[in-house]
Amino acid sequence: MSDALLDLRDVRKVYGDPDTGLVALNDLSLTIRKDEPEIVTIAGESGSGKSTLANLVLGFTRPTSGQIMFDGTDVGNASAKQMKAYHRQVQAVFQDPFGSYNPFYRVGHVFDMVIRNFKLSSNKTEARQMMEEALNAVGLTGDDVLRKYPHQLSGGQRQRIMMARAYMVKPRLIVADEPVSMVDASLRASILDVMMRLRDEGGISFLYVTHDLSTAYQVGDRILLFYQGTLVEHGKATDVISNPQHPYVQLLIDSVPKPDPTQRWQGEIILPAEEELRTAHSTGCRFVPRCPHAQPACSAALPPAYEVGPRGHRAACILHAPPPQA
Ligand SMILES: Nc1ncnc2c1ncn2[C@@H]1O[C@H](COP(=O)(O)OP(=O)(O)OP(=O)(O)O)[C@@H](O)[C@H]1O
Repeated sequence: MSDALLDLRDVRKVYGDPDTGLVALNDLSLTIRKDEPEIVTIAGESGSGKSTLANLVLGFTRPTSGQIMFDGTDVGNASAKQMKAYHRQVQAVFQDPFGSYNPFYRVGHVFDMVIRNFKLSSNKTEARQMMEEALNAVGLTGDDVLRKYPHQLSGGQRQRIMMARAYMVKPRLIVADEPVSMVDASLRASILDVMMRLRDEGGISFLYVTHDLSTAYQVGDRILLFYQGTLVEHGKATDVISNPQHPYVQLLIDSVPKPDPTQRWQGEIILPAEEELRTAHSTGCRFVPRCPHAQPACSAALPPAYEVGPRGHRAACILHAPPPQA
C-alpha cells in the first residue's frame, strides 16, 4: 500500500497540439502523504499554470501525459462512478464564492444540496447537526447564516461558508484556488486559520493556489513556485521565502522587506502578471529572457531541481548544479 494520498507523476498539460501547443504544466511530480496532512501552496504569476494544476487534480481536465494517483486510483482514467467517489474525498473551494451561489438560494439550501448529492444523511435532525458542526469549524453558527441569502453575507463569511461546505463532506484533500483573494487582510488571516485548523484537527490536506506569497509564509508548510508552467523552486515556505535560491524567486522576494520568522507576517507580496508569452516548444529554462545570470547552457535543457537547503529545499537552476566530479 502506498503512503501517498495524492501522487502526481510527470504530469504535463498542453493546450492545443501536444507537440506545438501551449505547455501550461511541464512534467510536474508532487506527493502529499496520507499520514502528514499539510497545506501545499502553489504560487506563481498569473498564467504560470496554477489553475491548470488545480483543475487537473479536481479531474476537470485530463493530463496530456503523466499520471495523477489519489490513494491508488488513477484520476486521469477514472470512470464517472469513480469520479463521484473521488469528489467526496477531494473538494474544491474557488476564488469567487459569489459565482458559485445562486442568489435566490439561502445558505441552508446550498448545504442541503451537498447533503443530498453525497447522500450524507436522510435524517433532517442529523443533517442540521452536520451543517452546524461544519459551520462551527469555520467559526460560524447555523443561526447566523443558514437562513440568509448570499447578498446578506460579507465576503469573509461567504468564503468561510464555502470552506464549511467542503468540510462537511469530510474530504481528505481540499483544492482551494485563491480562496482569500476577495477579502481584506484580517479576514484573509482568519480564513488561513480555518485552513490550518482543518489541517490540524480534521486531518485535511490542502492544495492552496495563490499569487500572494505572504499567506504561504503564514501557513509555513510546503510551497511550490511556478514560472511558465515549470516548477522553479520548492521547499518549506519559510525557507524558500526567507532564503530564495532561484533567480526568479530572488527577484520576486528581494523587492520586499524580509519577514521576521518570530512574528506573524503582515506583509503582502502579490506576484505580477506574466509579461512574456512562453514559447510552446522551448527547451531550456523558461526564465532565461529575464534572468540576470543567464548563460548559454541555460537554454540547452531544463535544469533539474538541485538541493539548495535543508528540509527538501530545491531550485531548478544550473547555478546550483554540483561541481563536476574529478
Ligand atoms: N482551456 C485553455 N485553453 C487554452 N489555454 C489555456 C486554457 N486554460 C489556461 N490556458 C493557458 O494556460 C496558461 C496557464 O493558465 P492558468 O490559468 O493555469 O494560469 P494561472 O497561474 O492559474 O493564472 P491566474 O493566476 O491568472 O489564474 C496560460 O497561458 C493560459 O492562457
